[in-house]
Amino acid sequence: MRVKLFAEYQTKTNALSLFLITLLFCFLGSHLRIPAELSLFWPVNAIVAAVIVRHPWLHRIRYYLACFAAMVVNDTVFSGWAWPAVTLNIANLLFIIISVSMLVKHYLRDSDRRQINNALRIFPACLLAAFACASWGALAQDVGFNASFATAWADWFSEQFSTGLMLLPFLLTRNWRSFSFGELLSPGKWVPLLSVGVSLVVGAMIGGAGSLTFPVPALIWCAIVLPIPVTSLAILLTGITEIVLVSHGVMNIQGNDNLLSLSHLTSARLGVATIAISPLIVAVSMDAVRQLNQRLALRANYDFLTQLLSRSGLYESLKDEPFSSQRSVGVILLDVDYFKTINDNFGHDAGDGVLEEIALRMKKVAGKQGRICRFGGEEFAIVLFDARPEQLYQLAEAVRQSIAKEKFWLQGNTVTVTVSSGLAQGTAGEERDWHSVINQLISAADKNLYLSKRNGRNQTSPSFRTLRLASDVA
Ligand SMILES: Nc1nc2c(ncn2[C@@H]2O[C@H](COP(=O)(O)OP(=O)(O)OP(=O)(O)O)[C@@H](O)[C@H]2O)c(=O)[nH]1
Repeated sequence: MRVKLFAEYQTKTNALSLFLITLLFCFLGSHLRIPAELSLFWPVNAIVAAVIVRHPWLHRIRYYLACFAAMVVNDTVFSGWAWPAVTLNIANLLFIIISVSMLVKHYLRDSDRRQINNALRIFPACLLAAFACASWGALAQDVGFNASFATAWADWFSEQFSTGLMLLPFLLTRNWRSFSFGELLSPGKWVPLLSVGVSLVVGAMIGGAGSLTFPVPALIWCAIVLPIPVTSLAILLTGITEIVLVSHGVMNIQGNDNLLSLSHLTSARLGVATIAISPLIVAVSMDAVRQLNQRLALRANYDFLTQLLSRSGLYESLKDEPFSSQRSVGVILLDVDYFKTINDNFGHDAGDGVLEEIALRMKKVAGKQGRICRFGGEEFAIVLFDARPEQLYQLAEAVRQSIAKEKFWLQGNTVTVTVSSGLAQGTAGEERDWHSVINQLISAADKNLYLSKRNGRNQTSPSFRTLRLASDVA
């Protein structure tokens, strides 16, 4: 049984779920504290922000109050803070509210596309949210803990900015359900991931300021060949690993001649945030290119008006058909009779309607047996594999009759529309692919179509008695 944590109209369940999620991640974050009051990672803000962006109806004051209550409870119970628990957590709330407000409008809720429509929006959202959060947090820390404002601000800002930038792309860019882990088994996919690990180890061994950037080429490689969720996960894990390595002194990134006195950790976090951006930009661009290619392929392979295969779509689909020189293949070429007259009498739109209706009737009669394609203008083709000549003829006749039998409704008039067909059947013979076989059959079928037109239209040529296997090819 699946437990649903959030539902649009269940206010109490939503508030309770948010309270518990916030409490859980606050508790985990508190146990990652290295200095007295700041955490090594404070992932709760980015996680809660992602939850709210994914469920936009949670973007309400009452739910923010539930998160705030959880943060205060956590700090009061586990850290023993009283008043600072309230003032410090206003900073966390600021991060969540600002980042959600900047991202929530851009989240696609359509079940297939659950993701942020432009991952690059995450960058300004994290920047502004981290700025506000750091400013309030450093002020509260200055008052409550007598910390230096500048140091506290740099800690808050670098931590929130880097954690947000590492976590939000991972949590918001794609629905994991649409991803298949089997994809990662091919070497072309896992080698880039392995090289991220290797470059991290080499960076830790060599040390120095440049070591943080060692994984960048490998991450960009991931961004080019892997889907966005995997790249975002690789970025997240790389960032976390580097911060942990720096904080434990394994990766020594800073000399003593620094101009600004930033702590190693603050510098590492800023470096990690910068590193996270480049592969993300590549990943988003690659994804856009992939989507565009898919859309272009779809547009090129299907006819917009009839939703049938286009001529190039037919040839593309033949690539999936197992090739054997023994297999027989047949082509039915259909042409609408006197279509120009239909256009002239009823207008071009009515002519389009006739083509759509013809396509529907063809799909109904021949859709399960063959590949139907709009070959061009008012000409259609059906390609049938492994069928006997009489089957090809019967199918052509069934299609012709389905069009001629039932009148078409054109601007208040009932009109009879007919089609003429030409057939050709053959085996591959000397040819090496279906593309050239079908090309030859189409020109043979075209000659037979001409016969149908010449003999009075609304008929199929030749009859199956004269249509012999292979005789029409070449
Ligand atoms: N409405 C519409 N008309 C189209 C489309 N594509 C081609 N046509 C028209 O189809 C007509 C084809 O006319 P012809 O090739 O002269 O043939 P026909 O009038 O069908 O006569 P026969 O084929 O000899 O029976 C032309 O007028 C084209 O403009 C289309 O997508 N929509």
